[in-house]
Amino acid sequence: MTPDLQEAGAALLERHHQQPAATPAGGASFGRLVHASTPDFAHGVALYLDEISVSFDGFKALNNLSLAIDVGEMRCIIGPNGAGKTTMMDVITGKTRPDSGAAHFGTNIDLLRLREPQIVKAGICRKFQKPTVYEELSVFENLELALVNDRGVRAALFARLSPPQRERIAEILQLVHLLPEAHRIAGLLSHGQKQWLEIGMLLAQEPTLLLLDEPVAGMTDEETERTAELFLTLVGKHSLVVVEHDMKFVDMLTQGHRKVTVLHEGSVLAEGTLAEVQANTQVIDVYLGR
Ligand SMILES: Nc1ncnc2c1ncn2[C@@H]1O[C@H](COP(=O)(O)OP(=O)(O)OP(=O)(O)O)[C@@H](O)[C@H]1O
Repeated sequence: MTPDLQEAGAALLERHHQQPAATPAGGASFGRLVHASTPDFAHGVALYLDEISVSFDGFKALNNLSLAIDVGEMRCIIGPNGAGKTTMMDVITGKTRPDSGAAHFGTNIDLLRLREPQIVKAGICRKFQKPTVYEELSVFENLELALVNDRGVRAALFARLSPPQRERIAEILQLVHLLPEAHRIAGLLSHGQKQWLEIGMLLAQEPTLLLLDEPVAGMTDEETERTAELFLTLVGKHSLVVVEHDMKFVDMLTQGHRKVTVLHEGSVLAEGTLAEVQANTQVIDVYLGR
């Protein structure tokens, strides 16, 4: 979540305390996200990492890591603890600067030249493992805040939702299985529902690329299945990079044909379908062999 969104959340929370009965009403025009730089996807590649290396006190967390994610693709990234998955996400989102290598979003956006908020504006959103929603606001208000955030904090606080914006929130509520919970306080949702709400909040920002870090950790089997269904509906409309340890979930997402990337010691060890990488002897040695 961006500092802007956090600030807006705190202020909206304050407003919520002062006017508990207040509900958003129609009026303002629909404000679509205007990106500072628009990525060019003419070549069909959403994200391209080229020989990225990151060292921490001489230890190479990423070691000449190269990876390409296509537009609309869902890619699962697996690998043992310490393989470099989080560091890779940190490089893509601008949290960590690599020592060497290149990272491009589309053909034209050099991610290594942008700061974290600019990368979000360009269309890359990240979901961390732990859900971060505004617990004291309703599900609807959480989505409202995420939707109007692009207008800036002041505008978000005083904005009134237009009919298309209300429709968009309804669509997202439906997509993330939270329509019946729209007016429930987010703090009362189950862990899985909070995760879905946060995913909905990211979708409200219309990202091109979604980075999801262990999205089903702590979910029930049923919630895990519904999350897989949700992600499958996003394929084609967004590119998704899913870092995951749960092989059952990876199997649900890849459906026997999508590519899985195995990271080990900061590099790509293997790529292929889940069955292919599970049969790879190097992968078995470092990770899956138990
Ligand atoms: N800020 C840091 N300072 C020092 N070492 C770090 C730092 N961040 C990561 N590392 C080290 O870099 C390596 C890669 O870590 P990273 O968190 O990227 O792995 P991971 O694949 O995400 O692991 P996990 O599955 O356990 O989350 C690890 O050995 C880790 O200890």
